[in-house]
Amino acid sequence: MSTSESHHFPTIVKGSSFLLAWRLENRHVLLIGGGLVASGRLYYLLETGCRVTLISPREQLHPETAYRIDVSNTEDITYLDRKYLGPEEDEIKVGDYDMVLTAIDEVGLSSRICTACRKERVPVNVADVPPECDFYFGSQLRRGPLQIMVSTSGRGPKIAALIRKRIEESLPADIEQAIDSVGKLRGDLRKRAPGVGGPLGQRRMNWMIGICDKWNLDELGGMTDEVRQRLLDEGWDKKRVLGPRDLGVNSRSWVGEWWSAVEEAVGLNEERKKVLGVGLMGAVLGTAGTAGVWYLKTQRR
Ligand SMILES: C[C@@]1(CC(=O)O)c2cc3[nH]c(cc4nc(cc5[nH]c(cc(n2)[C@H]1CCC(=O)O)[C@@](C)(CC(=O)O)[C@@H]5CCC(=O)O)C(CC(=O)O)=C4CCC(=O)O)c(CCC(=O)O)c3CC(=O)O
Ligand SMILES: NC(=O)C1=CN([C@@H]2O[C@H](COP(=O)(O)OP(=O)(O)OC[C@H]3O[C@@H](n4cnc5c(N)ncnc54)[C@H](O)[C@@H]3O)[C@@H](O)[C@H]2O)C=CC1
Repeated sequence: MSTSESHHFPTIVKGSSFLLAWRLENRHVLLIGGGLVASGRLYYLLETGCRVTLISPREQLHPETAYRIDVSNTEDITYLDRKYLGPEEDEIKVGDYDMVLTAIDEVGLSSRICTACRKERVPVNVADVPPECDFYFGSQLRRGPLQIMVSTSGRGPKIAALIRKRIEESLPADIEQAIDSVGKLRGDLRKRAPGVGGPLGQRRMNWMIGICDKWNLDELGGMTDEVRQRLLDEGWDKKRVLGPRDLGVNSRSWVGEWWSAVEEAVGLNEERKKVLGVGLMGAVLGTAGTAGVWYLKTQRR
């Protein structure tokens, strides 16, 4: 294909970060510093199941960092109650780690740590100094298996936090169940049709895509073990992609179904729904009030 035929592909706009979900379980991470910033780093690190070596004098530890050190076992956190001396001077060597983070208030020392890490090709993040970061942190949220991170490419971290909060508010309450349910179904499917790639892999993927398109998040979240089993027995085994209706599963009541149909027909968006809700509430309260006044009047007579 000649390049002139590629005009429909997205244009490259440089300056972005390579967003990943880094699997750090059992990896070794060096965290230098124990203040407020380090306490945030430590929390996210511990959630991955990595092994943290933390160097920072105890007297200036952030209370959360001190707490984590006190309750963790030594596998999760190796704590050294002292100052880090420097890449040449210290017996702790950055090259022995999979990742290095500094959150200290000594710019010169951070800079030396960064240089040593880059020499050893160890990814490093120096809080406060973007040019000395091989990767940035972002504003994160976690709901079980679901993780979302917002990055503004270093432009406005507080804006990232505000956007993350908005996303948090807009997430359906039962998103975790829906994701867990799909995870279980994929696991069961893998047992039934094992192996990597090839025509079977393609069929497996097409089938899963079909399922996710046919079942909404509510329906996925409410899926029982029995329904999952039937999806595989009556669906996968017979080369069919079954939806909730095909299995007689109705997660919504008829009122819910009817309301969805109305929403679709009228084209209700969130804003319109609010206006309609307030209007309906007003009508109900108004009717109740009028009825009350009328009742009181009839009592007086
Ligand atoms: C480049 C980056 C490197 C990195 O640290 O990885 C970086 C750099 C710097 N941050 C600074 C300041 C502040 N950082 C925050 C908050 C957060 N900062 C985070 C990430 C990042 N910060 C990376 C880019 C993220 C992105 O791309 O969007 C978050 C998202 C994640 C986290 O740190 O865990 C977390 C919010 C988490 C949450 O709440 O959800 C606040 C707000 C607050 O504290 O409430 C302020 C004060 C307000 C302000 O200054 O804007 C300064 C000092 C500037 C100065 O001296 O003036 C620098 C250095 C500089 O910019 O030069
Ligand atoms: N990237 C970001 O999001 C932000 C970065 N910062 C910067 O990050 C750095 C840390 O911030 P905070 O945690 O608020 O500071 P802090 O002053 O609360 O903590 C600094 C910690 O580093 C320790 N420390 C100092 N020298 C050390 C050494 N040689 N070895 C080991 N530990 C040492 C101190 O004992 C203390 O525990 C500061 O430079 C700050 O300006 C601050 C706010 C946001």
